[in-house]
Amino acid sequence: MLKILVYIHAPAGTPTKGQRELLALAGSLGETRAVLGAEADEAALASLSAAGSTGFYVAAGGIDASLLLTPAVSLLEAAVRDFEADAVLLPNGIEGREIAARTAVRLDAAVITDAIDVDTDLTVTKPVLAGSHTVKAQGTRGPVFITLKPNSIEAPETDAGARAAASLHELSIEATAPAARITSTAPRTATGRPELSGARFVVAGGRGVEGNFAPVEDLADALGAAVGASRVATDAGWIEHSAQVGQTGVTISPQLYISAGISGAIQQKAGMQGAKCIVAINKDPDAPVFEIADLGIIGDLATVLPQAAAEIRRRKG
Ligand SMILES: Cc1cc2nc3c(=O)[nH]c(=O)nc-3n(C[C@H](O)[C@H](O)[C@H](O)COP(=O)(O)OP(=O)(O)OC[C@H]3O[C@@H](n4cnc5c(N)ncnc54)[C@H](O)[C@@H]3O)c2cc1C
Repeated sequence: MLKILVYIHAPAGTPTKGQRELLALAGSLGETRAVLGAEADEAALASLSAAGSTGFYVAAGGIDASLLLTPAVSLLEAAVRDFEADAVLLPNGIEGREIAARTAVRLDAAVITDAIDVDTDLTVTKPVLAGSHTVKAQGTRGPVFITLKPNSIEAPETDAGARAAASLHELSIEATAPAARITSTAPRTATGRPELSGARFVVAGGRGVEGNFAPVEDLADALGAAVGASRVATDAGWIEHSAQVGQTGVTISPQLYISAGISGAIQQKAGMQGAKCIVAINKDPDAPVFEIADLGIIGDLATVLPQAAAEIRRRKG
């Protein structure tokens, strides 16, 4: 039976959808243990074991988050050695990919990013070239580190009451002298919206919003969606850079991507082409975005977005 580790960066009382997807995929491949990148309370352990983890790796003495990702890399390295893991699944975000890469270098192992599926022989399926091709890949020397795109796997809701017995393994990690240390942190102002990289629904605006993101944000709130943007919009300072979707921004694969006032340049497509359903609103019928849209609306976003938001609210009652 394969041995699969899942890296959980921030365990919480209820696992996130992304964490449940990682655990569901791992459970379909073999025996699953979770490596915890931060302290977890009893509730978090219960819900993670209900989601499929049969064991946990934690750092003896905890993880010093001011040392950036270095302690997590050391913990994951120690866990891979202890468990003799065949594969490690991590989220496809910035932290997941960095931890995968750094740990794999230490272990002289393979890394495959942007996965959307993994077979029982550890063949990984991933989109490449802005989603225009699908590739199957395998690590040539194990363990293979695989970062999984969100919304790729069906992950059922879990009931923490269904917790199975799970072993707890405390590992000592070496003290490191990092080149950098975090000296202070300030939380971003909470918008109440889902986080862009894992969101099921995304409404994105581009140059066509002409500096006014209010209609985009209003439709996002009506849908419970995250807000995204083209590079033109983020470069203009109309919205924060973290909202940028594309080659030099976030790559996302939501169920629904609503593109408003975005032309659909190749660098924008690179970040959103993996969406299950693309709705494009543009007043230019020849805009390239219509080539990949499932539904195209030729119109002024200032008219279409408020109408859509009003109709969604009416149907929701
Ligand atoms: C190396 C490199 C990396 C890049 N990385 C990225 C990236 O990560 N993400 C990204 O997005 N771009 C990226 N770009 C930029 C990219 O090439 C495009 O310039 C950018 O995506 C265009 O943004 P836009 O569609 O908002 O603007 P435009 O291309 O100017 O398009 C605006 C669109 O809005 C429509 N419009 C205008 N007014 C309205 C209205 N009232 N209602 C409806 N439609 C309207 C217009 O018809 C037009 O189609 C990158 C470029 C380079 C060179």
